[in-house]
Amino acid sequence: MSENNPTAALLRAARIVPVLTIHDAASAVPLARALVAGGVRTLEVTLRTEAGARAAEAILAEVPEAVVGLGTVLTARDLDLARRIGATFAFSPGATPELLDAAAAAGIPFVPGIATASELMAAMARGFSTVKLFPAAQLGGIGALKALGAPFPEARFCPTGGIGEKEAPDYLALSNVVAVGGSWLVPAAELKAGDWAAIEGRARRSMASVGGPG
Ligand SMILES: O=C[C@H](O)COP(=O)(O)O
Ligand SMILES: CC(=O)C(=O)O
Repeated sequence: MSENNPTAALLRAARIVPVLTIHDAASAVPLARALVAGGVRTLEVTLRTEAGARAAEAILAEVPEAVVGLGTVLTARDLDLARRIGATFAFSPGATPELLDAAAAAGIPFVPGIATASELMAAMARGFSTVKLFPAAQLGGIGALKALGAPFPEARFCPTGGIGEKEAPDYLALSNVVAVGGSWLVPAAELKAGDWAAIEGRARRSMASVGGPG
């Protein structure tokens, strides 16, 4: 299915979006290179750590093949940070009315998180029809996405939370799922050890299991 919504198109091209929690900004560039080498180019660098924004900036500066977004964007200030560092998109696990208003004005693709039909309606009312279902598996996973698809056929989802290599293909088989997100691509121990070969291998295997990038 082709997309005329640029945010949905960006995610459909990505297929798999690793959710990255980086504690040491020095590991950001080799990590991004390993993921890109494994065919996973679209990266969500979360603001959950002190190093998050610096890590994203380093990847933006040194890994031009990567498509870099900021994640865990919780406030208008976080969104402004994403815009200022030149991130391609921003993700939130949820949304507030203030954040949705700021995002509508910010001019950067923004993917709000939703967990209920009412939250999806609030996002769509402000023009955000591409959303993150979070935490996806805990909310009912594939069954929840099918159920939401009936009243909201125009909504597109990037389910995140509780998804791994084994589940990703089944999620991506749904017509309203444009990409899946998750932390499974970068186990904390491998990141800490700098095991780039293991991270590259898992990225390659995961991408192959979903038929490659969109
Ligand atoms: O904190 C949760 C991550 O954003 C995604 O969830 P996950 O670790 O289950 O993949
Ligand atoms: C989970 C998520 O979407 C985030 O932290 O941005």
